[in-house]
Amino acid sequence: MKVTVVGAGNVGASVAEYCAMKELADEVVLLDIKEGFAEGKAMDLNQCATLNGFNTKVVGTTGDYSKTAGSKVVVITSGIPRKPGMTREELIGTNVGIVKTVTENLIKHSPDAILVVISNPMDTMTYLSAKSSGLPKNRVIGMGGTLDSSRFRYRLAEALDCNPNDVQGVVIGGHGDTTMIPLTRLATYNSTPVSNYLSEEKLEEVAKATMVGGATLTGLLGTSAWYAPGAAGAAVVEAIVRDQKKLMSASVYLEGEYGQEDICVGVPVIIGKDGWEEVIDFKLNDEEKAKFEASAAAVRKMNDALEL
Ligand SMILES: NC(=O)C1=CN([C@@H]2O[C@H](COP(=O)(O)OP(=O)(O)OC[C@H]3O[C@@H](n4cnc5c(N)ncnc54)[C@H](O)[C@@H]3O)[C@@H](O)[C@H]2O)C=CC1
Ligand SMILES: O=C([O-])CC(=O)C(=O)O
Repeated sequence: MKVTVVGAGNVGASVAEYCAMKELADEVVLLDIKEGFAEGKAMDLNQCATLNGFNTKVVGTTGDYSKTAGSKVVVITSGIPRKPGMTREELIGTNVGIVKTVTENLIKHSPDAILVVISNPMDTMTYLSAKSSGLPKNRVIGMGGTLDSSRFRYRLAEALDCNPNDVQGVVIGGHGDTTMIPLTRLATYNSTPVSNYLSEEKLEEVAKATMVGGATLTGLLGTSAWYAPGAAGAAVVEAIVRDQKKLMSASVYLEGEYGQEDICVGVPVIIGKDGWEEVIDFKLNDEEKAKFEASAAAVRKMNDALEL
């Protein structure tokens, strides 16, 4: 079984590394446009096999899509990342052309693949991939909420001074600094509401830190993050290839769910071998519903920039 990752940069190489480490496929193909770059990353990763004890072969290619043929999952990370002070939305001008072309090339060679879109602005790029691939809606998944939820759990664990794995929390809405919605009311620590332990002010602080999680890292690193984005991308791949039926937050094409139509935006879904299988209704309260509506409106405005 083959998994392809397009873009062998920071995020793509990290997705490929986690996929190999977890042996999620027999073969991981890394494709980039920069001459020799994907080949180099693949060789470097293959030289980790005996050190890290995996038997997944990584293949690098400069733009040869025939090597991606027959992939079960393809992950799109190609495109420019933001620099400090920028928003993800500012990347649209460059990334729209890249994501559209890459999607079309991938589908030609892997018509049965499930697409996982990571390039930013992610919700709009997912919508673009869904439209330009013509794939059934369940086979296009935008990865943002899985990362945002892991950052939310990290921030909650930091505030609670506990093991992050004992904390549950989900972020829905757009994958943007102002559009994310950390669902504080529903977050739990070992099955008890986090509000039992943290004040309203502290929870507000946690939510704010979660929303600007990507911007904070971009400020520190000079480019955007890759370890957690790569791990989150690989977690989505794992849910598919291992048919985990896992509840994850992901940007998917909505047809009435959460009151939205003809848009890709982050909602809780079950992910398994067929892609996203079902949207789960979290029964938002009025305040959360209003936030979700505003978030979707902002994503929709960005989608208006697409020429479809
Ligand atoms: N959805 C999410 O949660 C996250 C999204 N991102 C986004 O992922 C994207 C990639 O970020 P990084 O890996 O840090 O950037 P990067 O610059 O390290 O890597 C991007 C790679 O894409 C390649 N590329 C450009 N055009 C291509 C094409 N037409 N075909 C194949 N490859 C092409 C470049 O040569 C480069 O190697 C950015 O748009 C970034 O904003 C990053 C982190 C999290
Ligand atoms: O912050 C960025 O631009 C990259 C990204 O989407 C993230 O790390 O959440």
